[in-house]
Amino acid sequence: MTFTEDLRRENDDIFQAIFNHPFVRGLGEGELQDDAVAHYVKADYEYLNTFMQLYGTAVSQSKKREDIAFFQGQIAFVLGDEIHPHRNLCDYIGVPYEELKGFPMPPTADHYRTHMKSVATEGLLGKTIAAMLPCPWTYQEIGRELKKEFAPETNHPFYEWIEFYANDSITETTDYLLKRLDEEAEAASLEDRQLMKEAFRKSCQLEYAFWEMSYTKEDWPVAEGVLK
Ligand SMILES: Cc1ncc(C[n+]2csc(CCO)c2C)c(N)n1
Repeated sequence: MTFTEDLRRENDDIFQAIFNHPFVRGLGEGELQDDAVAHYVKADYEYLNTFMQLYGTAVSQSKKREDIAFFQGQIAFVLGDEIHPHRNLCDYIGVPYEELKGFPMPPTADHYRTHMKSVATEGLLGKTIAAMLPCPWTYQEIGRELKKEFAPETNHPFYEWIEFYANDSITETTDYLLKRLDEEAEAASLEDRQLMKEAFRKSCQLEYAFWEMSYTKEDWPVAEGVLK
């Protein structure tokens, strides 16, 4: 069994909990509360900024041109393509995307960003990838699960969202990161492999928590949070 096959098996509890989360079920059923959707998009807009910065960190930790090309390609992908699922959600609630940008992250999203950044500052590409991987991997599986169960047609309110994540480009992203993480884990010490596992599981937990944060509209206890 490969390192990433182990990761998938060891974290199946969280993957299943994500598939069953009411926000994710709502995407499949085509019905979500408008303010929960707005809460998600506001936090996710800032999350994607962090994710692009992490690809930049991954570039700085890369030794191979192929990796540099992949990571910079992913920045372009997030900038140019990840906006489609967000636009789908904005259309559903009838709010222009522009109005949902630039909000402080709620505590859980902020925790997720800080976790990924702190793992990345340890300087080891394998650990950075381990912390980033649950993002595309869980969404790819969510897309596939929802497509299989709900078989949405073009008139489904979240058709574009589901198609986007069930699509081949997310599979390509995930597959590349899986392959690279397996290679980095193979070359890593036992201790670093264990730390990669922990970084991965915490990001899985925070993926679940991000859905929960959106569903419950979690926010800071007193008035507004801060942007950075
Ligand atoms: C909390 C959260 N997790 C995952 C994604 C999905 N996503 C964001 S960037 C990216 C990979 C691009 O290389 C993917 C799949 C999201 N939007 N928000």
